[in-house]
Amino acid sequence: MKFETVSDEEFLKRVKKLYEEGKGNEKSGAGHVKMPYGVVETPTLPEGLEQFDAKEKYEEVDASSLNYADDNMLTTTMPMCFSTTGEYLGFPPNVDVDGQSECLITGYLKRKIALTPGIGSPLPRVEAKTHQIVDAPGQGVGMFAYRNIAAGELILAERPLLVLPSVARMIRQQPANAPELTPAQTMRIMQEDTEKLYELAVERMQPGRREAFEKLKNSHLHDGSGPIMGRMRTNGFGFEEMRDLPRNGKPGETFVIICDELSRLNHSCGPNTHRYWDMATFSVQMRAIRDIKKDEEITATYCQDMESFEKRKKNLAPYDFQCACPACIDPKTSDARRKQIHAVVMANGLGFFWEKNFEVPKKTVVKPLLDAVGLCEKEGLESTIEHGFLLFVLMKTYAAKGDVANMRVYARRYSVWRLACLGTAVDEDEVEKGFGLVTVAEMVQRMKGRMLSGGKAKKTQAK
Ligand SMILES: C[S@@+](CC[C@H](N)C(=O)[O-])C[C@H]1O[C@@H](n2cnc3c(N)ncnc32)[C@H](O)[C@@H]1O
Repeated sequence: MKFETVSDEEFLKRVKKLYEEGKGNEKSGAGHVKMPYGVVETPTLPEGLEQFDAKEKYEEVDASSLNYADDNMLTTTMPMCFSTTGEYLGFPPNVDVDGQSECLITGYLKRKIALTPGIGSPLPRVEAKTHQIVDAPGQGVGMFAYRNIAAGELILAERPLLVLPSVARMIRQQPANAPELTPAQTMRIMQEDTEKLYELAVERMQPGRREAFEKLKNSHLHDGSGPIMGRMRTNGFGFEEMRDLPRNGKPGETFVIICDELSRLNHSCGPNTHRYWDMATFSVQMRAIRDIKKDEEITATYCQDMESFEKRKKNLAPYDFQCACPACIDPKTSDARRKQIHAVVMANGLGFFWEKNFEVPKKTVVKPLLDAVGLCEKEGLESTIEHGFLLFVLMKTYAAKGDVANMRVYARRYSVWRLACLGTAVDEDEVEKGFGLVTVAEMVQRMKGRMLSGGKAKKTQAK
């Protein structure tokens, strides 16, 4: 199915007032408006405003086709299999076990998903049960470790219940003589219209999966969000791979993933897991970023953990809870540690594609790097890019020093970080070789040995 929305130009004109009120976030993409939270009075709408009937606007299109305009919005069930030339091959055979996702996505994104090599591959399974979802005092329910889990281990791979657009839309048309809408009225229309769109995807869900979705927590009961939008805002998360094409010179819209079990994870600013998206299995996969003990709560982050306490607090506010993790209880200490980690990382040249730069550093002082890694561990920041970068630089620095043993220690730690954060498994042999750096380390070691013996010989001659 597809529908037509108001033009970008008109949409932007209508949300201009929201920008002026400070509720717009132009950096996040075209028409991205910050949605209200907390208790917000909903305004009445002017009379004569046409109601938005999503079903009336929709038009049936051929589900087995990939021939859509990039910006056509579609309801579609994923994963669906296509040959590399775009020929429809049906649903994968494993959907009874792995489940299917109801998606409201663009034509561009459907094509991107459908043409991914291996799309519809079965989900990876864990050998022994890793987790259970039980009461978490003061937090509703949460996920807890069923057994000890090692850093890097897969805890869960899950196919989303739903994939929905993150940006609220305004679709209904106004009569030519309609009074100008206030920002609050614009917001209310966006919330109502978007809820109607979301209903189209929810109505397609299989009964069991729909029931699971309806059981999810909704922390947006009083801010004008409908029941679907409220659950989406409480439980959804996003990944770069599920981003749309750029529009109007702004980054493309992201699509929100809502799961059953993975949406039961509570937040910590020092989480013990990391989640990443795997397109071929069309699933979210979650791994331990450090060792997790049996019965320990399994946590994820809802914000940017390296940010200061004040920024994290602001970004967590819509979730309607007060974070009581150690970093938020003692912000003075945690902010100072974050600043120190950041300073060491910047001094060592964090930049784009750092993980591809195997040039060994000229400086071979490891103390600040080791201190910063220690601070990451104290703060539970093992899943950050900063931590991965520090492990990588330490591996290269030990290679530059000719210290093969320590180079291998950090190659191993870096490979666990890569596995947990990016889902990229590293060959055991590669780790032993320090991603090729072992040759550098051994060469430096030989040179040092030669210089030492050379120095001795000279001294002997001098006698
Ligand atoms: C994605 S849900 C997590 C699962 C949820 N606890 C439940 O019962 O379904 C997010 C909601 O859980 C609660 N929550 C998450 N992390 C929390 C924390 N650290 N402390 C208190 N409540 C938390 C908040 O109500 C938040 O809006």
